[in-house]
Amino acid sequence: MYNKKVVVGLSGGVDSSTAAAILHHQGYEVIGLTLWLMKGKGQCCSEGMIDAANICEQLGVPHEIVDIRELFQTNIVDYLVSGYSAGITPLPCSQCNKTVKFGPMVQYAREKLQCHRIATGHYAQINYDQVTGRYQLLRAVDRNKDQSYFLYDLSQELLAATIFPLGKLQKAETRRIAAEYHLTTADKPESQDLCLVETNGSMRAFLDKYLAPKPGEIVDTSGKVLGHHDGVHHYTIGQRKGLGIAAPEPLYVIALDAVNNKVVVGDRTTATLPECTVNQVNWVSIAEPSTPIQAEVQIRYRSQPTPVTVIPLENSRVRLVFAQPQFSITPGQAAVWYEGEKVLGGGIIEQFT
Ligand SMILES: Nc1ncnc2c1ncn2[C@@H]1O[C@H](COP(=O)(O)OP(=O)(O)OP(=O)(O)O)[C@@H](O)[C@H]1O
Repeated sequence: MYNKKVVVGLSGGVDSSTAAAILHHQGYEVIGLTLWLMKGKGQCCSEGMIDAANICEQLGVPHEIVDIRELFQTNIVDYLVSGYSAGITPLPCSQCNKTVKFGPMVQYAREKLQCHRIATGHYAQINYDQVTGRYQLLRAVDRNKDQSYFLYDLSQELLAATIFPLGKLQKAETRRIAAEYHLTTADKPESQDLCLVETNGSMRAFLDKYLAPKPGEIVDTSGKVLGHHDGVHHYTIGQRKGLGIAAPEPLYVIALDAVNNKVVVGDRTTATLPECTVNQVNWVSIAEPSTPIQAEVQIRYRSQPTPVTVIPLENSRVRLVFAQPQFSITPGQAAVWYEGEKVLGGGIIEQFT
């Protein structure tokens, strides 16, 4: 008889398959759950659902499919399209984790399956701190696969309900375990970083399906016209390639002025800033502090953690003051600050005024 029940989010990839197999072999009563996110073929769509069903059949566990395509369209696709057209570079993954994956999965598990735990194949760790009574979010042991940056926005309630069976594993160990259990997904290639974009496609091609070209000027900081663009949504802060401007020094996008339909460029120094403001902050491993704290921040998924002073402001905002000015701070992306392996908090980089 099982005494532990868990709903495992199955995308049809090797990571979630292995997470399910590990829990199954540990004696959990596993229920596989695949969220149907998008129309068409692809990782989280028809192919993924079939692979996930095969894994459940192999493990001899039930498989549920929940159709949340409308929610995904509103919370992710529309959010991306409106963000890009407003001159920001939104980060879909943390938004997706909170509002599309973890929230609906926990709710479905509780209401429909009378189950209070979920698990995913994310590479990150959760630790309950007895002293503060908070659930802490930690980096994965495999630093190369670490996904804690994308999970900073999970609430205490969601962290309390979640298990990450792969948090202590190296990716190579996951593959080895998948092969040991003869999982049908053991040799499946890695999924793409951006699941929305079709194989070999680009963000540009994805956006072009929704946004018409909107030609405008490329200007320098004094307003001098240096060239032309076909829509601010095709650009991101820090971008150097594809500007089509011949200049003695390399030029970078330093601002996207969607209101006036202008792309502003400058040299590397003008694209480097000492501070920025972050909103929609979620404090994870610690409660919101009342005074500034020292931490290390990542302003992009793959950026190096860098020393920062985090100054709490009102209305879930903070000011980040970097020890060293940072290149290409991008409104819409997440800034996530850590103490060692621990995610202290994170939020969305605000547009500069
Ligand atoms: N459509 C989905 N339905 C249910 N759970 C999902 C879905 N997509 C992703 N997940 C869960 O979120 C985890 C992380 O998703 P991500 O897109 O980062 O995939 P991944 O790291 O390549 O993992 P995998 O190899 O399992 O696809 C997955 O391991 C899975 O548990």
